[in-house]
Amino acid sequence: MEASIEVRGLRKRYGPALAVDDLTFTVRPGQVTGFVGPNGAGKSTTMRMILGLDRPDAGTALVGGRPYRTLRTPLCAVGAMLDASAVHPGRKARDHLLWLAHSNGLPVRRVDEVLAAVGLESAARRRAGGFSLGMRQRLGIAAALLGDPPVLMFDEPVNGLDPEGIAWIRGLLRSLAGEGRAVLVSSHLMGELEGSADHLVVIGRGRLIADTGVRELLAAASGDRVELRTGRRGEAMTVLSRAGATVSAGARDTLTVAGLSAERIIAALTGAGVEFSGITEHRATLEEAYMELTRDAVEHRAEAS
Ligand SMILES: Nc1ncnc2c1ncn2[C@@H]1O[C@H](COP(=O)(O)OP(=O)(O)OP(=O)(O)O)[C@@H](O)[C@H]1O
Repeated sequence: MEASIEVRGLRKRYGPALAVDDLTFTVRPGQVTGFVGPNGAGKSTTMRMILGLDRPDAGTALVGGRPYRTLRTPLCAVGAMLDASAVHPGRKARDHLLWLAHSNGLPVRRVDEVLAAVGLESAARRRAGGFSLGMRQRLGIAAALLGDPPVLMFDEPVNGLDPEGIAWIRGLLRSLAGEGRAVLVSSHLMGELEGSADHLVVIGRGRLIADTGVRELLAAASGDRVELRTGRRGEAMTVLSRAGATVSAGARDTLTVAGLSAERIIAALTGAGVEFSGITEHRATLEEAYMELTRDAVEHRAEAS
């Protein structure tokens, strides 16, 4: 089966509110696609429609080229963790997975494999009700992996986790994509996806704001800005402006230079005998890129209201 999710013109209304509004995007194999937007943007609603848990008012969502409801062995086509607390608290971890495996015709062997994959072997015979949030997330992920599916979806998997848990999930997402799977992971905090997402689908109020590669987004947000320090800021600004750069003064003795490469800045300042240090090419963080990306949408909303 093809490892992909295709969402086309998806729309969902709850009463007067449009939760998802004409949404179109594709989740490709071999990539972690971050699904980002503020609380209430429509991420969970979209994921529920992909899994056939909610019926769209318009549009289609296909998993591996087929609607979820037509999949013969859904757990082998797409694994999902939408809500880590959706496990009966009285049920032991291994029994929960055994029941899932049995009802989907999967071998017992898979249960022990996924318990090992998420590091829950030693807690396998403990009741889920006594699990920490991090352990519940791991159990939810184990259930998603049970059918060895080519497509995976996780709704806010790192929400509330400690740094160790976040690092573990990041590594897992990367390795799942590295195996060629299509991975969709939602978050309302862009920074959470730093280091794990290859691609981003950004939504706001149910509508698509951006569908972009992380590398392209960061390159665009970083611009060609270079930062440096000099005790002779006035002279440096004159020299660099003459060389065609746009220069702005930052805190203390720093300058931000746009429009000239680091090599040409070094040549210009050295040629003019202006001393400088700490020259670095500016790299935007994902959070900064996100702010820039959503600024237009926010301004547009402010104007409209
Ligand atoms: N079952 C429902 N009945 C009524 N309104 C709903 C229902 N589910 C979602 N909504 C509304 O649809 C909008 C989108 O909600 P959704 O949960 O999909 O957003 P989200 O991006 O996942 O947010 P969060 O990050 O808070 O989980 C919200 O305004 C929400 O109140």
